[in-house]
Amino acid sequence: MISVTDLCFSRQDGDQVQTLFDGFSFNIAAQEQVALLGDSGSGKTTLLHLLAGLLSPDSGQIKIDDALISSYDAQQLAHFRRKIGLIFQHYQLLDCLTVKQNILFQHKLNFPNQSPDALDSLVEQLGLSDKLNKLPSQLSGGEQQRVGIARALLNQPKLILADEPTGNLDQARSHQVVEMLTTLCKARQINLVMVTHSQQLTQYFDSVKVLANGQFND
Ligand SMILES: Nc1ncnc2c1ncn2[C@@H]1O[C@H](COP(=O)(O)OP(=O)(O)OP(=O)(O)O)[C@@H](O)[C@H]1O
Repeated sequence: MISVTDLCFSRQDGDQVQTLFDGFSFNIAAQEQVALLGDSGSGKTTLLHLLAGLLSPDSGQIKIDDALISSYDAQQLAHFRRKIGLIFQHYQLLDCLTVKQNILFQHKLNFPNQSPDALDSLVEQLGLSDKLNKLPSQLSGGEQQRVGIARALLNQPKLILADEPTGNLDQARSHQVVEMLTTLCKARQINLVMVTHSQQLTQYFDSVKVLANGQFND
């Protein structure tokens, strides 16, 4: 569940101050899957970064489940981020590591004493079983993004934030990746917020929110 109240956020743009959000409030229900649309520059990525605790609001409250992250300090935010999954357009895989090592990397950092029970079934569901020993550069774009999804899901997050994860993929691969992502999140009861520019991909989501002038136009 995401609850945002009176969010205000501005950033310095040269000599000027650019106000992106000025009293923005919304709720996203537990397990809801939301497609986030909006014109270029409307603030979609900024909003994801605020929800991920990568940026701090000037004022207002951001609550993710029971965590009031807008009041967290840097250490609390670092701890909080272990509980969410982030997926990016540029897959952000480490090229010197194999697919398996990439999937396990964050899990090892977050949970050094736990073995990742879900690994085998997850890679099978994502069609990656025969790719585990390859390097990311040996995979197609769609396969690389599935590695990013496996990496995000392995930590069993309550929330996944995905920023245009299909931006580099053709239409067929985009549909395949988003269908997999939404199906896996639904089965695991994970809140999903995904930025996309594609109206067609919104069919896989429970709701669509369009960001314009610092508010949702829905
Ligand atoms: N690091 C930064 N420093 C200063 N301004 C920034 C920074 N990042 C983004 N902006 C500005 O903030 C505004 C919102 O950017 P943001 O990336 O959130 O938009 P977006 O809706 O995700 O756009 P797109 O669809 O093009 O990715 C834009 O005007 C952008 O120029």
